[in-house]
Amino acid sequence: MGGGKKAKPDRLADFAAAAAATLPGEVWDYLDGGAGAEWTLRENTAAFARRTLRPRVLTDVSRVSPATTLLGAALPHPVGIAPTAYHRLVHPDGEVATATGAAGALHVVSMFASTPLADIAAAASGPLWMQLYWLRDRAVLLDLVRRAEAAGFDALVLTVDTPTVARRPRDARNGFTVPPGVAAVNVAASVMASSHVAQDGSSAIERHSREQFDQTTTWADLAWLRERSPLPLVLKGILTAEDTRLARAHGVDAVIVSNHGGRQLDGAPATVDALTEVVDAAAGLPVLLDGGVRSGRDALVALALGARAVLLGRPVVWGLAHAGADGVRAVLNLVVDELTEAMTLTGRPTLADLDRSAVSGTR
Ligand SMILES: Cc1cc2nc3c(=O)[nH]c(=O)nc-3n(C[C@H](O)[C@H](O)[C@H](O)COP(=O)(O)O)c2cc1C
Ligand SMILES: CC(C)CC(=O)C(=O)O
Repeated sequence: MGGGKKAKPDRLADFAAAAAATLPGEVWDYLDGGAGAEWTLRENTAAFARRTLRPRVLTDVSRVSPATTLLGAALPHPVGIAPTAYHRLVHPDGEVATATGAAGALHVVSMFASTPLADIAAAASGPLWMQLYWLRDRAVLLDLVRRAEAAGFDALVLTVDTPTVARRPRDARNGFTVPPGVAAVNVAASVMASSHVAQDGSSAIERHSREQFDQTTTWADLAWLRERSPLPLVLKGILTAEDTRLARAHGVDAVIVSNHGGRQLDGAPATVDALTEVVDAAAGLPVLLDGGVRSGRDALVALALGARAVLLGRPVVWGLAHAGADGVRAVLNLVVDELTEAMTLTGRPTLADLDRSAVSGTR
């Protein structure tokens, strides 16, 4: 940038810088921050940077396509949107703008979306998956599932790495609270009330989760959800072969390798480092990945190691903060263009041509 002119962002880091410069400090900290010492947060991106690519040559790359399918739906590319809460914190049109900007990409909508599911669905042109936290109040949880079904959502995504929101030092220091003009409008207001109550030196979303999330949930409870909804069930927050085998045994339809963007267990491995263990145990069950994907090159690494799709968390919110739907579209286009170029230059014209031989260890 520089020269006094506001340059068009052409790397994800530019979108981050623009969001950091414009968002209120406590909103930026909520978005950017992680749990504990933020080691896992840093490791997510560092682990991608340690991988190198192994290009093959003379493979006819005149026609390169990142198109794919997932849970029976055709996707123009394997770069989707991870569920992140409260998009109206950064843009007045919130998740409706995100859905417009998704432009056919897979969009996982947070349980704590700040616009109505029906409005999000009306703006969407690709698959919509509904993310859930297991609430103590199962009637409220079921009500949300019914709203998602009525709005035409395609799958349920149960986040399993958050029995409670972890201590995030930046949010605690800022006394982070969901401001009154922004709310999780798809969940009964009584259940969300404490997320709006400020208390010095403590995060309202952490306190809220301790009060409302069900920490007793086990694998056996998945049957309760399955019996009540015909939608495919995806588990988000799997990092081990053991839990992948349990997911298969319980009839789950897909898993997402995730450490919640370094916001839950600090000390958990980078997602790209956990990926192969999960893919091997998944034995054909679709595996997605989120956490630290910051370029098409990172996406290519994850896809080569066996992910069927990658999801972007923070970068989508940077784009939304910067320019609403256009910003979300620009972020996705940037990563997809980089992925397509990386496929061309590694000599892998389709995702089916990508396997582990495209990636080598550490540098
Ligand atoms: C601001 C923010 C809010 C989030 N909210 C949710 C949420 O409501 N539900 C959920 O399952 N994950 C949530 N996540 C985690 C993301 O789905 C995802 O796992 C993570 O952001 C991926 O890492 P990345 O940000 O490095 O791409 C949130 C992450 C951020 C940064
Ligand atoms: C409101 C929070 C529980 C959303 C979340 O998952 C996060 O901030 O990481």
